[in-house]
Amino acid sequence: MTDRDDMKEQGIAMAGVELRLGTHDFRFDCALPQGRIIAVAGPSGAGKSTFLNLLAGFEQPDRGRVLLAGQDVTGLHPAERPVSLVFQDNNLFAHLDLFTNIGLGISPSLKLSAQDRQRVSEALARVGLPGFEKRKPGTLSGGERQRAAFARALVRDKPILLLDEPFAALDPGLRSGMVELLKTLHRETGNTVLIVSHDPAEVRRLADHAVFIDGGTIRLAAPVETFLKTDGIPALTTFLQH
Ligand SMILES: Nc1ncnc2c1ncn2[C@@H]1O[C@H](COP(=O)(O)OP(=O)(O)OP(=O)(O)O)[C@@H](O)[C@H]1O
Repeated sequence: MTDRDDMKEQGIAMAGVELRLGTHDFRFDCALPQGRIIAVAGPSGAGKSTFLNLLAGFEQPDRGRVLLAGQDVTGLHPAERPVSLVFQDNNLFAHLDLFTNIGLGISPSLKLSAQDRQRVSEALARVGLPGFEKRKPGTLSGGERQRAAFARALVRDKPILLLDEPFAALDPGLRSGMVELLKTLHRETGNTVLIVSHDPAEVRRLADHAVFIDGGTIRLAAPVETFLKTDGIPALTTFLQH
């Protein structure tokens, strides 16, 4: 088995994926390693969220296959995929308290054991929201809501974590705390993390690998040291100078 086959077996892969949305065409081919933190960068409108939506199952390709953690997930519903996600809009249910919102990440029917209930409280504490179980999303700041969404992803405990700029709304202190938390959790779980970032410093601090998307396709997928030194892709040079 080649390395590439191994990546397809275990990590995140797209084979001949094509999608048209309105007038935009997307084509993705990649084989990304398992168990790493992979940054996804690229200019605004490049297709980063679309790439994540194809992995999460919110978009279905017109052609091609999506493979996650050794499984062909093409055509599977988002809930059937081995992923948890934190997107820009954190998708918390406004009428439910945080305990319930996060508990739904473990069991959609809220059948929670005593151990599950403890995991919810621990996840809240880990993201810096201890004792927030009874709070409703509307009573939280934007950054607190985003951290609650992160707690919900933590309790799902899936092999792949997809993060679409999860820390964008946080102030710099909290943001760097969350970056450290993400690194710690990654060390503990060994899961594969894909994180959209607009910040080259964050990519440098956080990621092992990086993917650069421009014009609806992947221009580069490489170990982060190579990514940070790559010349000859003007949009990437612009990104790295920020
Ligand atoms: N459902 C849709 N119908 C038509 N066009 C769409 C649709 N979804 C996305 N697009 C377009 O596809 C392009 C890529 O969008 P996408 O959200 O993937 O970019 P992005 O790289 O995540 O951008 P940003 O960094 O600004 O969030 C954009 O021009 C967007 O307007």
